[in-house]
Amino acid sequence: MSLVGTGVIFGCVWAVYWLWKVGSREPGLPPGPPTKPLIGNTLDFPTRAIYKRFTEWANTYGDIISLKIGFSSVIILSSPEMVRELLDKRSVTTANRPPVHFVDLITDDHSVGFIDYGVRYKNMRRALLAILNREACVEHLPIQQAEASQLMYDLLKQPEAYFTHVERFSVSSIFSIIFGVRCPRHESPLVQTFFKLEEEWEDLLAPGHQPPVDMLPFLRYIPERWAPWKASCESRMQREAHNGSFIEHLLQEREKYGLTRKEVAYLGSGLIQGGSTTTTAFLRTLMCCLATHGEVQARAHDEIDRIIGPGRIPTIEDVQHLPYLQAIIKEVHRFCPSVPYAVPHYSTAEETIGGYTIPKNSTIFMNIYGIYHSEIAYTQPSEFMPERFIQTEFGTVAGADDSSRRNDLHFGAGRRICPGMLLGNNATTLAALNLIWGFDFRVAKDAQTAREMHVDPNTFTESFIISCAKFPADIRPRSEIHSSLIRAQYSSSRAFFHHFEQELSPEDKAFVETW
Ligand code: HEM
Repeated sequence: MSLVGTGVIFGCVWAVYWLWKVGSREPGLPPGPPTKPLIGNTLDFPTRAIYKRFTEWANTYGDIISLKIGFSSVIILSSPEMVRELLDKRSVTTANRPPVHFVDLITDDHSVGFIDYGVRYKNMRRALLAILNREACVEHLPIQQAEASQLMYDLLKQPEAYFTHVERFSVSSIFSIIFGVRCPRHESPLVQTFFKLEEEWEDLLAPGHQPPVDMLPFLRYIPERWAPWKASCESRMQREAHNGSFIEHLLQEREKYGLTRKEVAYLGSGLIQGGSTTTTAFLRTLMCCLATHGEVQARAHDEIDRIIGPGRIPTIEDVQHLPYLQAIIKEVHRFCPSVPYAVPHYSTAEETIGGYTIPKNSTIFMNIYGIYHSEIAYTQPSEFMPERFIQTEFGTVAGADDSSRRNDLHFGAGRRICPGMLLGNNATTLAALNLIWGFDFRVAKDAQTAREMHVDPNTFTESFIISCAKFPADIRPRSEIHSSLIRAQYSSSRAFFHHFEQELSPEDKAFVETW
């Protein structure tokens, strides 16, 4: 055989071998579901309820698993130890975000939640912490308290619209804090525009819902007619989806923070996005869990009645005296963590952990849902049982190794941990406290059988942010004394709200006059 012929055969064998290797798990990677040549685990990647599949895989393959998506490695961490080792301790090399090209297209690479961990990110983070640090969050409390008073008032007047009242509460609180404009009703143009965009955005964010442009980078070069998602991203850019409004403090100080005007505007929208859907999800889950767990609600009412009573609206200072309420809040985060697999991190250097090699450029998911639903760490993890947090600090079984556990794992890890943690905690705690103080949550009765309808609190929504699904609710004030206090409190909040109502639409202005 000629030299050329030998070369061709050798080349073919090598090409077949190389193609066969693409998609297979390299030695040293953590275990995971079997791969297929070329595509690896691409077809295994779920399109809905991703956190459930991650958790099934964790039960089969362990606390750290890997997937192969084309050439890339995906790592899924399902224990506090693994999170601590890889995301907390080695946060310098695991603080990046995976390339998500459609996000770059939509935001012109300005989204604080998705930009690379570099100088621009650090400037943004420094600016964020200036308005989200402990002292600043204390200053935001009057807004949150006033908005919580409208939340109670809304529920009093229109209990059947509970699902949207909590959304209004969350958006209005955060808009007031960030942009100085509030949203007095769910139909406010600001709320409607925001949620329309947010819905589309979240749909795009759920892995599997988007085309695999990021996992298989060559797809970026597919001609336009075969890639309608690219066109839709570009149309978002043209629509100027983010309103470009300003954050007064940041605009004044932007040179100190090294930010451009555009970065300030995007920071504002990043905060609204990060803060509103998560708080809404928490409150929806809380209401469903209270309605379906009468004994939990009765115990919480009993505690609140003993410590506060019906004669005054509670404030955040009361929470330290309410251990059962604190346990309920922790259990809501555990039972249905709003961001079940966090926002993926991305490694910028090879790391070794538990004897495995994590290659540079790996996408790393923190399986928060899986960690909080471990059969080993928790008794009956799928049950809503706040008592577990009375029995042990982390709600885990007696004798569990909690040395790596934190009660704020649902806020993420490492250098990308949620910067809005304190503000978010204040919003959820204040709202939970006020709602439980003032109302009785039940599942509505069937008109024909007069029996409570069946509601399974384990039925969660399935997007990037999750909560208990909407349920037929019967929400009533606990007494006439509670009702009149709620009305009085809302009335006295009106003067405070006025500062944030200067730029309302005529329809919103008319609404606040009559509501
Ligand atoms: C119950 C409330 C909240 C929960 C459960 C929550 C959860 C999370 C999680 C899991 C992450 C990803 C962290 C990681 O990558 O490791 C995150 C990121 C983020 N959150 Fe929150 N969050 C909440 C409230 C808020 C609030 C109130 C704000 C703003 C005011 C906010 C702003 C952000 C931002 C900007 C990021 C991106 C950070 C980055 O990429 O560096 N969040 N959040």
